[in-house]
Amino acid sequence: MVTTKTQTQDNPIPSVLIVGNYCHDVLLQGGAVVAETLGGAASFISNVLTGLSVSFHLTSKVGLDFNYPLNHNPIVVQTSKTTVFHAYFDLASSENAHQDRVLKRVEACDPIYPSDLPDRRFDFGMAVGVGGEILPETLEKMVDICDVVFVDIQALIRAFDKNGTVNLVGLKESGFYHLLPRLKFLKASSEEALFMDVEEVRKWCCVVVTHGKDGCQVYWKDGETQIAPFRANQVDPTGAGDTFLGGLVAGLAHGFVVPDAALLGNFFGSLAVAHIGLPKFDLRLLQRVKDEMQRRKLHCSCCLERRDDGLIFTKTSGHDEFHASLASTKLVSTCSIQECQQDLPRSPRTVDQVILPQYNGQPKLLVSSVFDEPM
Ligand SMILES: Nc1ncnc2c1ncn2[C@@H]1O[C@H](COP(=O)(O)OP(=O)(O)OP(=O)(O)O)[C@@H](O)[C@H]1O
Ligand SMILES: O[C@H]1[C@H](O)[C@@H](O)[C@H](O)[C@@H](O)[C@H]1O
Repeated sequence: MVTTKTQTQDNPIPSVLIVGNYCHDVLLQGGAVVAETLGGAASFISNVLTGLSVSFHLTSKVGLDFNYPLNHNPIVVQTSKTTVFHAYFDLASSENAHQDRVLKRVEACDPIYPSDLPDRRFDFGMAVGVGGEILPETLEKMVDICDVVFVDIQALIRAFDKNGTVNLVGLKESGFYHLLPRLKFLKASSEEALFMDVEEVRKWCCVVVTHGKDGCQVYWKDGETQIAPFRANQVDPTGAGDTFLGGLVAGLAHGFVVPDAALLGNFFGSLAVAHIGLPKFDLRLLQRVKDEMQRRKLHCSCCLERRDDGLIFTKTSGHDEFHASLASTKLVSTCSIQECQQDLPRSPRTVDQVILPQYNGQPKLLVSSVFDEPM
């Protein structure tokens, strides 16, 4: 268990603070809009935490034009519009060849100020901005009020040109570098990792680099480990990194060692890419995942010596079996959903006709996640 200062016997799941704006995502291809969805790392992460019964407080801002009803009400700013991103899936150029899509921020909601954060302590804090809304002073307040802080590097290194196109700046030049020693986890995609010196940063905090269909790599001060992926039928990469981070943090909140939590991250990341926009998890699948998590916890509880901060970075026995059991939850869920689907009338899905490019350059038809490929 990641034991933190505020954790008690009655409240074994850590309290989590999520900070980052919701946004509207518009996916475009060939000049046409192919989907409009709720976006923002905060929405993808809260989706996973809710699914895995981890409660959280969310600080997020939107405008009056915000389109989606939510349980965790964001702060509505009367004078600002909701952040909007346009994702162009066919605008790759030699300048941004490392990216899978060109992103433009076409509206930006207000920043999140330190005074917007609640006046109480949290075990975990997640800085997960998408449109530059997290300021250095906001992150500073987060490290003051949260015992363990997780940061998605996209919250720190995005810069926007006059057309709103997202560019990345070096972490050293971001204005956040001085706070690294006070963070516990920094997550970056392989594209974003090019904008930092992993060897230097890992001396201060754990760095998790995600590699799309190849899973992720965890680097800490004196070691590193690779975490195996899960197979998926990718239709839209949006939110994979966010959903991964949700799985990682939910795993740590449930008391898992870092490699097992990262495995949960990979698992949820693989579910996310099989959906357009925010994935709606099948309840039976979630129950099976929770059952497997419970089994894994029982297996681990007797054999661990924790560091002072409660974190264990090395793989423990049974890690590979945990991977196999999580993979099998997909298999069962896929079968049962497909059986159910046969009983339902098929409504037309316009997005079925759309093709988005994949990481490997192979276009695939967009389909719903119920057609996930089992391991
Ligand atoms: N095609 C895929 N198949 C299986 N798992 C995937 C795939 N793509 C992503 N994932 C999972 O999701 C995680 C995050 O994906 P990725 O590295 O693409 O993040 P990202 O680039 O930050 O995503 P995004 O910016 O689109 O939210 C990966 O580490 C992996 O576990
Ligand atoms: O909704 C998405 C998502 O949160 C991504 O992580 C982010 O990169 C995009 O900017 C955003 O539009």
